[in-house]
Amino acid sequence: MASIKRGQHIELEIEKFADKGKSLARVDGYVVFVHGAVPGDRVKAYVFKKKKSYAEAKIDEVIEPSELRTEPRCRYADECGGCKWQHVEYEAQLEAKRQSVEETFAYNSDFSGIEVPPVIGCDSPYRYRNKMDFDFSADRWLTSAEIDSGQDFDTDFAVGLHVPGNFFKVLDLQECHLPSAVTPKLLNGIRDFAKARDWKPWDIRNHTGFLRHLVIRTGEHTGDVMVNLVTNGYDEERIEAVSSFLQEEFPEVSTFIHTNHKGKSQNPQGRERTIFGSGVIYDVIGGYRFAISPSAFFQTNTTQAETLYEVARDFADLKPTDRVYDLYCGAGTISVFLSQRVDKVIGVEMVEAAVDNARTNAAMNNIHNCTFRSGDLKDVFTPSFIAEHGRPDVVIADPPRAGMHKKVVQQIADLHPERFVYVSCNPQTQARDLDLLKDYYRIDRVQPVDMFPHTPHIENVVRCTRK
Ligand SMILES: C[S@@+](CC[C@H](N)C(=O)[O-])C[C@H]1O[C@@H](n2cnc3c(N)ncnc32)[C@H](O)[C@@H]1O
Repeated sequence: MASIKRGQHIELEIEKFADKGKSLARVDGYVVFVHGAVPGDRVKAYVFKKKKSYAEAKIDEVIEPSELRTEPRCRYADECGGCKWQHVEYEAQLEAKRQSVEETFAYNSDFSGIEVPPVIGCDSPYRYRNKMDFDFSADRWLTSAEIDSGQDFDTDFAVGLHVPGNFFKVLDLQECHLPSAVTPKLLNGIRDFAKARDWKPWDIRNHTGFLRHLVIRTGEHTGDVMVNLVTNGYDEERIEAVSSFLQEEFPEVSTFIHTNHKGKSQNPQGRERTIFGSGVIYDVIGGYRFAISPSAFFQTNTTQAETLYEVARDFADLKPTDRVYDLYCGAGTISVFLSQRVDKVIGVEMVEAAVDNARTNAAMNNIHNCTFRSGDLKDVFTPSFIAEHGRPDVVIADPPRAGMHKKVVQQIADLHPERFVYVSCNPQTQARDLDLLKDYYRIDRVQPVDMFPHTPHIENVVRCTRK
């Protein structure tokens, strides 16, 4: 093992991208993961973690920059948890994601021959997010530039995003380039409004304060804007004041929601109340209109969601007689998107509110061949469910990052549809689940789609055919 010590400053040549946006260098074969580095960089780095098989380091200085580097657009790019790769050329980000999918599948010898084509990238890799969840905090993180400026800053109020790996401290963001332009304007307006009235932000250590989260959703193709202010308790006077402020200063806000969240968890959920507007916003995918309620899952990149669904639809090789099961269907977007190509679609989803949205969405688009069921997928496929809906010709599954429960994987094996399309935002759990199906299915095609530029995340679609 190389004689690297924690606390040491060392020079490194960066070899390649690694997991979670880090990059990899080697010292006599010993692996060092370097945060913020880019393949081709020569850097001086500080070793802050040392383990038996690897160390982790942070850059002190880029001695020779890689050709893959570019100037980040955002002043917070080096310190914010939102973007890890703004300093990497977009084409290089896409190739890094392609390689990571290929390596994830190649790790399993049964999948070693699988070729992963180039990632389908975004036409515009900024301003693509239709939802941002900002946190209020009584513990502000000052950036290096803020410290170097010598100015005095309020360190007991921040609203923005967490710095990576820090549960308490939040960057007080004045700009953010991932959501639509109205989002940072709203963030700044609401911050100024609340600070002028001395409203206290949430103190995560003592569980005190009023302001907890600010969730802003926008309809990319409709221009709708939803503001959801999450506070500790309901204070009618204050919420009415925010409501008047939004209506006067931000006429683009179409609906304002208040969520009362008194628990200790950082999850912005609780009792929702619509203060003005309809309580939902609308967006359009593939010519279909979808209602989005405050807590419903909706793909965060609307334009690329359409590309993703097109890939899934092509991979499913649909026929007019097909019966399709859309598993983890959320608000029914995939079901509705492919409904006109098939005989019928049965969508299954755990969150009741999302199932209600799915039914509304189908009806709103005059779609009458989709049925939606609520329930945990591991318990849904009872003999009576199969008797009622029939066995599927095609299954499309789009689970959360954790992947599918083993029981669900086994049930897909038992249902044994001719075609199975697996959409995933986590290729590692996707490969794990597909490994359990390898006696039943052959992987035919793989197609990654970039929904999240400037982050290491990737969405991957796999098409499997019955053996
Ligand atoms: C990645 S989202 C996909 C939603 C939808 N396909 C879309 O494109 O908008 C995953 C969905 O799975 C749902 N879900 C998570 N665990 C589940 C379970 N055990 N059973 C059923 N649905 C579940 C979540 O509520 C969420 O709506």
